[in-house]
Amino acid sequence: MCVVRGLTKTYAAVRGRRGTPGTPEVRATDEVTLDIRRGEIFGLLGPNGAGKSTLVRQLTGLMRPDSGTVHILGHDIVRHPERAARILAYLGQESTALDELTVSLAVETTGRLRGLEARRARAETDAVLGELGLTSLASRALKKLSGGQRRLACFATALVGERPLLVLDEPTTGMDPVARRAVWAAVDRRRAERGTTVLLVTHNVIEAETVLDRVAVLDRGRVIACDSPAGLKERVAGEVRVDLVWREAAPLHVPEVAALRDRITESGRRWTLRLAPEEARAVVATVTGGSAFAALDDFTLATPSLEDVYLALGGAARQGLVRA
Ligand SMILES: Nc1ncnc2c1ncn2[C@@H]1O[C@H](COP(=O)(O)OP(=O)(O)OP(=O)(O)O)[C@@H](O)[C@H]1O
Repeated sequence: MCVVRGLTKTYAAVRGRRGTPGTPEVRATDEVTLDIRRGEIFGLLGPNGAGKSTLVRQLTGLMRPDSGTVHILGHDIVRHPERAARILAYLGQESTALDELTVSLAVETTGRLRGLEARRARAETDAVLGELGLTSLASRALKKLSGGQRRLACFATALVGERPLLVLDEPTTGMDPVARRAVWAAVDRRRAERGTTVLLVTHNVIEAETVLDRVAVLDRGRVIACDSPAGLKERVAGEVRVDLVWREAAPLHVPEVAALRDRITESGRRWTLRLAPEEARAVVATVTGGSAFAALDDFTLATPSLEDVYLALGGAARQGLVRA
């Protein structure tokens, strides 16, 4: 469905002016190669600045790569970027140019721009707004909605006109749980009923884990891993996550606790450790017995989640340990 080969884009260095420092050149995507199958919900994960949006803009024909190719349903998108609009719907991060319109007019206008005749565009608009629970907001201007409501309305514009590929950049940002569910249900329905393919950019790893078929992890412009969530999790299968929440400060007077200090990720009163199962057992024995226990508020042991994989891969990439 979508075949990407060697996609590379470098943003040029900018010289600083009047004492302000310039910016060095950035290779935002670096030889990215991907194959996305029809009907797949494919995720792009990666830290801020990893190159996700730059990659997506090249896939959607909005930005020309320096080198590499993109073929979607057999169309060469680098040579013919104008064809992208017929094949895919893109929900970007930025607010829409349709901000002045009401919700229903924004969706209907998008449908018309995608070639639907007037009656069909109106019917699809009504159906999509109903499906997403937006009917009561239909006559409100987009710019007068809350952030989450506006995001949902923009998502509605992505659905109208039934494009075979949906490219969604952080679609659920700012949405409440009801709206988020409506988004994932709508995505699932289209995949099941029409074989729609979805390329999803996200930071929300926990949410992503439940909807994605495969994930590419991007770091500094490179794909450092590409697999199913389960396949990625196997890479850290030997590890267990231990979360320790202290009542106040950690009891550093206990030598076994103090010894853990350089292996933890700390967030407020919470310590998170990734350990081999036998080490995890020893840590739990230490903190649930003796004087450390009095300082402990809560603890959990868990098998790795996609978030752990993401953190493990990201950390390894930062230390130069992982190469695609
Ligand atoms: N117009 C631009 N000019 C110069 N550098 C840019 C430009 N846009 C992005 N960059 C740089 O390219 C790299 C990739 O940026 P990009 O926006 O693609 O990352 P991202 O993974 O989408 O990040 P985020 O998760 O924060 O949205 C970053 O280092 C960024 O600073």
